[in-house]
Amino acid sequence: MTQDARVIVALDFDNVEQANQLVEQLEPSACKLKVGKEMFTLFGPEFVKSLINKGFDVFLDLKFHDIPNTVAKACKAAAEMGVWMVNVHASGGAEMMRKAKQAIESSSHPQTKLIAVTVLTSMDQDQLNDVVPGVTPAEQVAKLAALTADSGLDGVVCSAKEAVMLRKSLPESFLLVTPGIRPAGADVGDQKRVMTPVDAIEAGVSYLVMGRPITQADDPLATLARVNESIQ
Ligand SMILES: O=c1ccn([C@@H]2O[C@H](COP(=O)(O)O)[C@@H](O)[C@H]2O)c(=O)[nH]1
Repeated sequence: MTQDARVIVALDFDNVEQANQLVEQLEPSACKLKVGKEMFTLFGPEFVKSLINKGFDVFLDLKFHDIPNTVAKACKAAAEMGVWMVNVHASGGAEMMRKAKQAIESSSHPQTKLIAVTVLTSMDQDQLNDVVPGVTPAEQVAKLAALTADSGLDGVVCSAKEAVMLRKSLPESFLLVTPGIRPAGADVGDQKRVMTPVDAIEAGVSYLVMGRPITQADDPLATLARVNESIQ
């Protein structure tokens, strides 16, 4: 069992009973939890607070992207719910990120971590070309991660494939939070830039985000235990 759990289980359910059935089996020492757009839209702050009250560190993955004033207020509201971590899109720019960080620091829960999404792990070179022509995913991640660090945030969401590159230029304390984690042979689904748990940890990531490989497994608890054991 890890002291600071390195696996963040993505609770992507449309049914709160099903989500709670899984949560009841989990221990805060074995994983953190992530609530994203689907569950937050359906079940709101009460669901998030119920997880915090059970002792879990909760990553509220709402990926805010709007004008600085709006994002700052949303981040402050998230922090005041007591979440461990919240995020924005780095492409919202430096002013948006700085104001969001300041808003969290002025909240009643200033320890909430703020990280920024660089390039979604579901995007490969072809998809990135449609929105930012002429750069590779790695180049775009490097640029947005540098902007995020300069803006005073705690880390980024990126693919584990970019971790070795980012660790060369960013401090060890800068968090690399990586979705697109798949045990060898697992279905990748819509993820494009994927890596196994062991390879990701060896590459220097801080936290592994895993949804379907755990939540859709025949035995989610055993799957999580295997992942934790493999990354000890
Ligand atoms: O770049 C990103 C940012 C966020 N996500 C989120 O992580 C999980 C991944 O779930 P899997 O089932 O393990 O694919 C999901 O909640 C995404 O919204 C991401 O995948 N990539």
